[in-house]
This record gives sequence, structure tokens and C-alpha cells, in this order.
Amino acid sequence: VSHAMILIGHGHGTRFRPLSFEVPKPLFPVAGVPMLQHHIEACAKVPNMKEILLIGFYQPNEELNRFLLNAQQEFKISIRYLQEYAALGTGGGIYHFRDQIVSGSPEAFFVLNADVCSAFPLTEMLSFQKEHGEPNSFVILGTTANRKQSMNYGCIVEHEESNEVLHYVEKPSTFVSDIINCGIYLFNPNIFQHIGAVFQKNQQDMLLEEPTNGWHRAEAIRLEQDIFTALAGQGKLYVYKTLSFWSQIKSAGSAIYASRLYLNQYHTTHPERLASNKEGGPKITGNVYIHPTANIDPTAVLGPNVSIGTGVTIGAGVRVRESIILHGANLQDHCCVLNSIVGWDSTIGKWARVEGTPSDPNPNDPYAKIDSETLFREGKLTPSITILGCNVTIPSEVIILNSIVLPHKDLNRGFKNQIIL
Ligand SMILES: Nc1nc2c(ncn2[C@@H]2O[C@H](COP(=O)(O)OP(=O)(O)O[C@H]3O[C@H](CO)[C@@H](O)[C@H](O)[C@@H]3O)[C@@H](O)[C@H]2O)c(=O)[nH]1
Repeated sequence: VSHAMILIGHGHGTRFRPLSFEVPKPLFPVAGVPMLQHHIEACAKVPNMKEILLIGFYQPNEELNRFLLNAQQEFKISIRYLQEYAALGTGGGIYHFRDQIVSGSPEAFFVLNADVCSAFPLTEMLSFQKEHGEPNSFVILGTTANRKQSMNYGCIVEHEESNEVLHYVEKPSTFVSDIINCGIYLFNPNIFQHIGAVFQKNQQDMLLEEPTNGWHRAEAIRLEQDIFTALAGQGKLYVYKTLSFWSQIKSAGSAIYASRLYLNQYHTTHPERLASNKEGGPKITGNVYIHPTANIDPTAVLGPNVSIGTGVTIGAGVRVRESIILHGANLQDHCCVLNSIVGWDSTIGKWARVEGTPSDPNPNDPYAKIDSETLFREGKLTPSITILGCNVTIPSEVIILNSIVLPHKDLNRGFKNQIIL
């Protein structure tokens, strides 16, 4: 395997607002490092990996360029961003840039969705392909979901012995299978023949269409509906089911959950990233990441599942649990932050309480996934984590509960269940 392609879409992260105003969603820090860094690290570990290509359709900015530069140095591998001229879909993008891959005539390459968190069992997928699949087969990473939630994902019916994908339905409206698509694939250059066939068919259809339908670009192709559905049952597509952790990262609430999963993984992959109780340091309970530049009072109590960014200041007696504190934030003495994301350079006053409601999957169901529910249900804001956008100021001694505060707000009182514009 010489290449990996990571699909980063438009980067706005609509369900990630207001946090994605400041930083594209794929760069949002999860367990202390940009979301994409977890993907890149996993890909860089694959033997003979030469290059990682990020594919999306937004204007590259300074933030992205800096990230690419840092990641190249850290992982000693070429990492490039390739920009689509329009949203080409999950299959159209990789097809558009296929020359970057086929020129080196690689045997295989990976494609990963950016908005997932996973243990990325890439070497396991490779061994699975060698042992089970046909030599030229494609492999989808699959996991088990519960019946109800499975319908929010791509659903896979497999042949029980061979693990061949017999049937694939993207987000079905009735139950199809509890094996779902994780958005992580092992392909070989033959995949481009299949995408190319769809492209040519789309082009022919376009010629027959009314010119008013010009927006329908032939090159916009979805891997799931256009390719997998057709490949199922042809002896070419296989599913490797993993028992390791996996979650989507769609909403800001799922970033807190994903952080928890990665922090837990750090025990084996990056123990140095986990804070421990030290003389003169704050009290740590459970898994906590603290950036070395953060300044934390020894009487603060942090954890479990807390990530503290660069240059954060945390005062005396502060309590933080199940939260992400972004760079430059200032948590003044005795404030309390639970189930919340505190935006860049925000300030929380003394004795203030910032609290949200977790959106964790049902802990009693081993196959439950996180619900990335919409902000509103029946006209009401659904209780969720509290999010402070960047540069928000919360006064002393107030409560902010289940609320979303847009950037640069200077609040003068407490709020409950509100979006503060
Ligand atoms: N470059 C590029 N990337 C894209 C485009 N459209 C989507 N993506 C990226 O492709 C990934 C999938 O996004 P969606 O199209 O929104 O699909 P989904 O609802 O997340 O469902 C997909 O992922 C699930 C697992 O998380 C799967 O279960 C499902 O079958 C499907 O593959 C995301 O990382 C997104 O940024 C595009 O036009 N161009």
C-alpha cells in the first residue's frame, strides 16, 4: 500500500457550528490533536506508505497549510491537499485525482472518511484481504450497530463464511442489516474502472437531458449508492468486521465522545499524552490530556475525559469534567465546566457553572452509536452539550446550561437551553 486518500468534504461542518467558524472541522482538536492527525498517524504506520492525499472542496487556508507542514515533519511522509472544483461526492473526488495514485502502479490504497474516529485497523484489513478476499477484491471496514441506528449508515449484508458483501444499501428506510459501513476502505486501482463506468454513463445521460439540468455533473459520483450497491454480490467486495472502537464525528457533542475514545486508546498508543497526578500539579481523575503550555493551579480537579489546549489558564479550585477546553481559554477560580466545549480565548468568571447534557450512546447497549441529532426537535432546542464559541466572556457566579453561545459574546447573566446569537 503506497497511498491513502482522506475525504474531507467542504470542511464547514454544518453541525459543528459555531466551532467550525474558526477552524475547519477536520482540524478540530480531538483528544488534544487535530481530528485528521489520528487518521494520518494510522496511515503512516502502514508499511511502504508513501503519500497521504487529503481531498476536499474548500479553499486551502493558512490553518490547513500549517497543519500539512507540521504533519509532514512529524510523520516524515508526503501529505498533500487536492482541491475539487466542486463537490464531486465520495467517489467522484478520488476518481478525479486517480492519476496521482495509478502513476506509481500501487497494489492497493486506503480511502478514509475524515469525520470518523477509529482505531483504524488498517494492517488488519490488509491481512484480511490476503487471507479471505480475492486478490483483487475491495474491503470495507464494518462494525455492528443496533437495529434502529443501523439505518443512519450504509448497511451491509454479508456471506457468513466468505464475508463477501452480498447486498449494500445506503441509509435504508427499513432494516437491512446490523453490519454498518465505517467509511474506511481498502481499494486497488481497479476501483477506478468501476467509477469510470458510472462516469461515462452519467455523461451519456447528460447528453440526453435538458440543458437546464446542467448542474448535474457527470463527475459527481457517490461510492456508496453508485459503486458499492452495484459491486455487491459480484465477488469483488468484502467486509472486514472490527470489534475495535469506532464512531462518527458529526456534531460537536460527538467530538467529546470521540475524545474519550482516543484518550482511552492513548494508554497503549501515547501514554505520554495522558496527564498523571504529580507533586504540585492538579488532581487528575481518569483520562486527561493537558498541553504542556497550559497553566493549571494545583488545586484544580480535572477529568475524566478532559482535553486542555495550548496556553489555557485554569485557576484555583476549578472543576472540569467531560469537556474540551480550546487554546487560550481562561477558567477563573472555582468555576465548574461539565460536558462542554469552551472556545478559543474564552473567559469563564469566578464561581460560574458551564454545563451541558452529554449525548453519549446508551451505555447498556454494546452496539449503540452516538446520535448526532439535530439541534431542534418539535421546535425546541434539544438538550445538548454547552458550546462557547471563540472569545466568549461568561461573568462570575452565573449558570450557563445546555446552551450554544456564538463567538465574541460578552454575556451579562446566566442562560438555560438557549442559542445566544
Ligand atoms: N472530497 C469530498 N469529500 C466528501 C464529499 N462528500 C462527502 N465527503 C466526505 O466524505 C465523508 C462521508 O460523508 P457523507 O457523504 O456526509 O456521508 P455520511 O453520512 O457520513 O455517511 C458515510 O459514512 C458513514 C460512516 O461514517 C457510512 O456508514 C455511510 O455508508 C457513508 O459512507 C465525510 O468525511 C465527508 O467530508 C465530496 O463531494 N468530496
